[in-house]
Amino acid sequence: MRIAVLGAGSIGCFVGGVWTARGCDVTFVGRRRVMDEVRAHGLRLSDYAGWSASMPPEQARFTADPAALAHADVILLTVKSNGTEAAATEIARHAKKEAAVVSLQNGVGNADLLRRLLPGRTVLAGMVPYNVAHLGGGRWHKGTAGQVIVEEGEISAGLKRMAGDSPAALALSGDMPAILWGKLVINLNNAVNALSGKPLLAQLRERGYRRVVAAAQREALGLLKEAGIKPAKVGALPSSLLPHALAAPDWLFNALLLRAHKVDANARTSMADDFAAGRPTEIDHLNGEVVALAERLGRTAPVNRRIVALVRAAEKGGRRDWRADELAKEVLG
Ligand SMILES: NC(=O)C1=CN([C@@H]2O[C@H](COP(=O)(O)OP(=O)(O)OC[C@H]3O[C@@H](n4cnc5c(N)ncnc54)[C@H](OP(=O)(O)O)[C@@H]3O)[C@@H](O)[C@H]2O)C=CC1
Ligand SMILES: CC(C)(CO)C(=O)C(=O)O
Repeated sequence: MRIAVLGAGSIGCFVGGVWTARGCDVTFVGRRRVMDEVRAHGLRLSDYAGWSASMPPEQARFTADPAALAHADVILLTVKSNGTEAAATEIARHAKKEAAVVSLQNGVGNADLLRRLLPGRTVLAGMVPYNVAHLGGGRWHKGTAGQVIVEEGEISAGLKRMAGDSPAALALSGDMPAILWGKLVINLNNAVNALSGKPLLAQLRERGYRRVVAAAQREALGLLKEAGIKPAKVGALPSSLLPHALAAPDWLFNALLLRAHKVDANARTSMADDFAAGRPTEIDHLNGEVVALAERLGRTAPVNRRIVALVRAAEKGGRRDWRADELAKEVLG
């Protein structure tokens, strides 16, 4: 099976890189700056458990030319959600009709959008539960535990066999909407992490930040219940318990829950990466989805709406260094 990673950044270079290290046929399609880095240093991958693999530049086939999609049987789509439409245009233009697309993106709507934009093509939803940090010099590091989950089917079964028990192993699911909503509830931490300006571990250690996330999750869970959507358990705890766990006192949360999740010091959320790179964030596809769900139900989502506003302000140069007490006051009053 020939794989192309479209949008090779943190997730694409890690997942595609691990599969390359296993001898799979992977071509990376991405931006010139990432291509220059990989062509200079190769790929140097590692994870929180001490696993590592290095590939010289000639083993990591990287191009900035989307025409390379023509050879792929499967395209792993790893652009941010804002880039899905443009990526679909490139897939339609260059890829074979039979080439399947697997979305490894956060948010609940990417696979459906791809199905609308690429009629007749097999599109599978996927979900990455772990953090990948780009450390520079061709290094990408998986900083938290977990397995990628992909919609079940013949193609994903083949990918699962190919990925084996590697750090980029796959599990399959027959209920991806529940998985994607379960992940979105967890991703409500992304905005708080980005607004804190702190690494994930340091941010999660402070109850003030966790209270804001817990409030955003409680609001989302209430709306999901009303909409008849049951989010799946994606991390260590069922979605319904997450706000309770996050609101726990520091001594309990830090000693038990944070340690069990194996978050390492390098990890930060993909939204913090967007702030650091000066790019627009995925806020409309995360907290913004909760606001949109509230509107569909004729309700309001004041906590998530406020967080969306703060992220939009930060994207335009506003504050990205909120202290926990300041953020809690600003969002929760
Ligand atoms: N990073 C993480 O730890 C996690 C990320 N995710 C999710 O995974 C998805 C990917 O995130 P991540 O890997 O962090 O993102 P990155 O920004 O690191 O990587 C995406 C790359 O794709 C490039 N790109 C965008 N459009 C195209 C295109 N049409 N052709 C070629 N290259 C393109 C981007 O360039 P440019 O910036 O110039 O647009 C960027 O270099 C997101 O939905 C994210 O939320 C999920 C779990 C964890
Ligand atoms: C893994 C997690 C939840 C946090 O890093 C994430 O999805 C992200 O950064 O977007």
